[in-house]
Amino acid sequence: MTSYQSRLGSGDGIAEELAEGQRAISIAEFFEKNKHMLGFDSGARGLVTAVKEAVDNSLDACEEAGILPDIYVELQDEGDYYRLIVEDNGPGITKEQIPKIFGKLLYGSRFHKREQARGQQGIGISAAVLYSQLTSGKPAKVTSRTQSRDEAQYFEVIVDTEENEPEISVEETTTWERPHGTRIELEMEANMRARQQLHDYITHTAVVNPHARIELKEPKAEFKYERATDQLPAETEEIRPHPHGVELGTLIKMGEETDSYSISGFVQEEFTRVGQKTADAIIDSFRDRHFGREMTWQTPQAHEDVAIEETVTEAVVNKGQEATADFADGVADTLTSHDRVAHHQVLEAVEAVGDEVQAEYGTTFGSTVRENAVEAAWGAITATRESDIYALVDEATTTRKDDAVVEAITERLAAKFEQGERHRVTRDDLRSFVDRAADMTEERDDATFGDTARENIVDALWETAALVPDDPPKIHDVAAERDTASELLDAMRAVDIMSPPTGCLAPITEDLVEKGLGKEYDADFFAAATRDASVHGGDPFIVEAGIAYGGDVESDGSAEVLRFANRVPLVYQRGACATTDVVKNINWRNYGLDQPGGSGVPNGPAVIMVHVASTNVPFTSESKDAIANVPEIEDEIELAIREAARELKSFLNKRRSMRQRREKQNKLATILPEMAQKLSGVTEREDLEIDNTMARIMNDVLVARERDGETVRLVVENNDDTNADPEITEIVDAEPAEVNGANVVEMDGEWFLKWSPTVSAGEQATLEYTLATDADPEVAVDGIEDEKLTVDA
Ligand SMILES: Nc1ncnc2c1ncn2[C@@H]1O[C@H](COP(=O)(O)OP(=O)(O)OP(=O)(O)O)[C@@H](O)[C@H]1O
Repeated sequence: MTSYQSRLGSGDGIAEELAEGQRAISIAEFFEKNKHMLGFDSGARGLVTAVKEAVDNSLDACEEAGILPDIYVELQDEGDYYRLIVEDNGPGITKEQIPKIFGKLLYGSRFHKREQARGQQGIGISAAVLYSQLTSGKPAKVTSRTQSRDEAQYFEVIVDTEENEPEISVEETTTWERPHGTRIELEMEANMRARQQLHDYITHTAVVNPHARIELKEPKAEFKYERATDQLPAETEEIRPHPHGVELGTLIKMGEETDSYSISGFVQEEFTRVGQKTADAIIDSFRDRHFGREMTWQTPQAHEDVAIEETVTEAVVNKGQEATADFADGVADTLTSHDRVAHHQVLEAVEAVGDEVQAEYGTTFGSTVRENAVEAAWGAITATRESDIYALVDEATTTRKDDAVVEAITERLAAKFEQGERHRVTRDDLRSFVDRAADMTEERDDATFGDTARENIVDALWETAALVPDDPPKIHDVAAERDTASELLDAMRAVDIMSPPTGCLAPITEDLVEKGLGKEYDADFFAAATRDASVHGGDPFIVEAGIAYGGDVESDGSAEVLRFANRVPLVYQRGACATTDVVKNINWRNYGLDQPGGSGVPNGPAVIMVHVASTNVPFTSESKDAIANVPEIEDEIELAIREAARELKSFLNKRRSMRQRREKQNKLATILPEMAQKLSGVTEREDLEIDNTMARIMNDVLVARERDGETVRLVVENNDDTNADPEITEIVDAEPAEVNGANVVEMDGEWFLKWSPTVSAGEQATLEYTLATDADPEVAVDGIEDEKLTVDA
């Protein structure tokens, strides 16, 4: 119990006392308490985060301006402090913007944009400035030059931590050798204990940004990553929000601010993927929630239609016999032409027939008469609702339900639709009617109604109910009523809507994922997969995966998992990330990797990379270290990894069978000559010719050259059980003749004769040409793995 609670009721003044303790929280205090959330929880980490924020911004800015990024990062050891310098060749920042960008938290250009970018929140760089100023007391030194200006701007900025406004201590024009770009210099209390993470961040940034040139210089190391491509990431377009991805507060705000008048106009104007048809479906779905539907009941059949006619006749007074009869007959006819009718259809029928009869007989059928007629006709129709409900319930429940039980619940349900009411219900109303009737029946009649039975009854009743014709409210009225806005939001979510367009995303693409990995890892094998776009909470996303295997990749311990979001490497919180979870849950043994215990990160010389690109990456916190466990994203991560892993599996299988083959071949190579020798010893014949026997035993493709005077023959013998398509090139140092279909190219006194025969399993092909006898040919064979090829030439 707090001291306030213990004194509650002991007099007034507590609120006043509490109020004394209330005060605005300064940015500095907030930052101090929450710096872990922003990635500045220690000197080691703070340095990595500051580099990351500055470099991410530089890459974003360059790409937005269509400039191939050239980024320089330097860390200088200043004793207790480190000086961080990050320079880019981006578009630069205007003089007016510099102070706000660096000296004001929550100021940025991307928060409201639905477009793939590294930065999202407008916190990053100003938080780094604040961290630097709180730990070193020094301002941020910013130099920036825009493309159109000859001179650069130089600012020294700090964040006014009470007001969250920039405070400028120096502002001047300066010269700078870069034609355009931005340079930021921050001093901070820091250490290099996270050197590895810093290197990882820079290296991995280079892997997924093969279009960038990045240089890092720190007290103990210096490295440079050159571009692997001049191709900038595909340009992205901003998109409007998707109806499945907005929250209620946002919808209300959009509804208040829109220039549209109707719901239909609003959803088509303000959201992506909504045309007239989808807008209509949203409105129908909204109507169901806002107005409910009207129950329909079976109309009395032809032989019973007297009932409607009679009651309507009785309800009409003083209108003349003939006009009354025509009116009653007309209403009955209209209604019985439908199998089932709802209240609004009775209204419409009475209105239409009333107008007709009125015109024909010159007798006024005023509103009272019409109301009475509606009431009478509706009474006749609803009189039979119990048998109607019985049929629906009977159909919707299993045959095991006792007839008496169906009757009991029917009676209770029918009682919910009172005589004289227009029977408008929402689906939720129906569900509670059914629940109450079912509960009572369970209690009183010893029956059971499980959830499925209840839902089936609700479905059966709801499906027979009719949409109401009422006009939906205008969008400003919807926005003004929280409950109504919530009905619209539910309606939008319930309608199937095409996924958002993906022009707002720029995946790395399979080719560049492999190139990027190849830049950093000298592996034997690379595979990559880029999935098609999917959606989570209305935001489109694309997952890519890459695998590098073998070669110089570290083989001790577990594989390296590289995680990326919007081309930014995630270096912290590995264990809390959806990517790691998915990697651990895959059965890697299926793909030929060692996985002790059958789960967890596999062992061996492998690098597994996963990139999630989205207009809104769901991070677990503001420091953007780990991706949250969103099922749609996890599914796509798994599919992307499996796609790349399948390629790895076939590579490993092939490699294994090649290895076995080599071992067999090596054994044969020692045994065969010994056997041949023994055999010729026993048979006393001359030595056996075993040169090409190995190729036959090993089912190899054998290429052997025979020379007969000037005729040269290359015999290609396919001992395998599948077709072979070798590319055979003879390189000769004299001009060949009668080349028989070979493609001949001469280069610096050498002739290249090329054939591409297809040799069926068990068959052979002969390639023939003529050549001076003293010339010396050399053969090269492509298209057959070394292990499967024997060349005897
Ligand atoms: N090097 C730069 N060149 C050009 N513009 C920049 C540069 N650095 C920052 N900006 C601009 O400053 C804005 C604020 O940057 P900041 O790092 O605070 O937030 P952000 O990158 O938008 O989001 P996040 O908080 O997620 O990093 C950016 O949105 C961008 O418009």
